[in-house]
Amino acid sequence: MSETKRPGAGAGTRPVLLRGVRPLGGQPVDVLLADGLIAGIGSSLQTPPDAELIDADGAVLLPGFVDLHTHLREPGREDAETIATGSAAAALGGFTAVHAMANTNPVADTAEMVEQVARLGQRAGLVDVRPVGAVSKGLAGGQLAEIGNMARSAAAVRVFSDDGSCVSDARLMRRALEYLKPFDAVLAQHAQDPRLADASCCAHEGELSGRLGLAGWPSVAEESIVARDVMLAEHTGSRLHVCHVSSGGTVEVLRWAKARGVAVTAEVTPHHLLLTCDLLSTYDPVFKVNPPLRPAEDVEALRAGLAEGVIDAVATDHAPHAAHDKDHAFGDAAFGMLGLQTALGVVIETMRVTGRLDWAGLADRMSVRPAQIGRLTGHGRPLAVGEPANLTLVEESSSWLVEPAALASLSRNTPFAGRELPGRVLATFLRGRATVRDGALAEASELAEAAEASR
Ligand SMILES: NC(=O)N[C@@H](CC(=O)O)C(=O)O
Ligand SMILES: [Zn+2]
Ligand SMILES: [Zn+2]
Repeated sequence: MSETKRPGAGAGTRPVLLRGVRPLGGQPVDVLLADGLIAGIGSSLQTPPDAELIDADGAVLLPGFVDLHTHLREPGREDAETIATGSAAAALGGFTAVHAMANTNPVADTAEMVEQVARLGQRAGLVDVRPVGAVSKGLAGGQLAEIGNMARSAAAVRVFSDDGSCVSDARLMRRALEYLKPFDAVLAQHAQDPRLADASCCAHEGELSGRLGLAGWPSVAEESIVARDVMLAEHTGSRLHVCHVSSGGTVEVLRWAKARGVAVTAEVTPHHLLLTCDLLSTYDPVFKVNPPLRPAEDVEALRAGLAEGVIDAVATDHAPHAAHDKDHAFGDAAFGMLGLQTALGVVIETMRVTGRLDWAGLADRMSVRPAQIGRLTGHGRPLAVGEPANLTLVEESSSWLVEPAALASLSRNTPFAGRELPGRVLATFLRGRATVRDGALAEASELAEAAEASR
């Protein structure tokens, strides 16, 4: 079920000739996709007679994005999202692979559960859905989940996380790191010391949280867990990944740990790169998220950390919530925001337009490094002949208006509603097959046919 075990995938789909694309924003060339692979790159390619021609007119060709952190809500909360609707949002956002977080109901803490998620992902056929396995049974933080069984299962889990909860017990954290090491897996930590920031804490702790009367979530609740965890990762020699870094202090700890040679990686969300805690003065629950939005100094440190590479990746933490969970007074609303369809636009706005990353840098943080962290061999590959055609095509010069009702997600909780975002995803290709074309999902019938052909 891992994408590497599907040699026939992509075969049987019609070849595609992308005319005049700019790989990583470079000079325009033609790119031929056939049999699931990049079959040719050049200026006067032989076009197979049955090839579909896409006039790309200078659009930027990038490796398909890989999300390390997606909540697809199935099973259990299909009122908020399903694997199919979340996959559609992902493809429209330029993603070709997502990691589905384990905090579903039931929790993804057994081999059977992760295999079911992978199967549903394959059935949707829009992106490679890689299940994340829970670290602890039921995310309860008490006993280890079936880490070995999930890693050895057909789903070949390589990312384990109790996301939504922190693995706060140091002894359990150490055991988990030791246990997943032989599988070359990584522990993705939701860093929140529950003694310093409990479930009622919903606003960055500072002058503003006091004034608004919202319970404070101090940065040190994140920083102290990351500091502890990098020492445990060093001690065990295991891989640690830090989810949704929100504070400048965490960036400092990561820089120090990486300089020491600790096997630690980290992600930042688009919303933490763009939004600040000042938005909470509206009391609009759409801005309630875990960890909370922070002041402008932190946003600046996160952008700098991502540009420097101390933060390795952008991950969406796409967290759909139905209106009946989200539309409450701020203190009572669910934590989380949508992210898949807006991620690219926000990253362009915060990192490209500001000159902090070029297209190769953006591809590195949104595709190459996340694929490496998740040990996904078929994604985040160079744009070269013979590589899997997992690609996205972006029109750099156009922008689009974020309208919640127009998003593919079943939920509407985007904090970017009414914003104009730069960069439009024109097309996304999964093993050479268009999942998105002309900025819209490819026809369902066509997708089913192609999925059938590639089985
Ligand atoms: N980020 C959030 O605010 N919410 C996430 C859980 C999480 O990522 O911690 C969710 O599952 O809704
Ligand atoms: Zn989390
Ligand atoms: Zn999450």
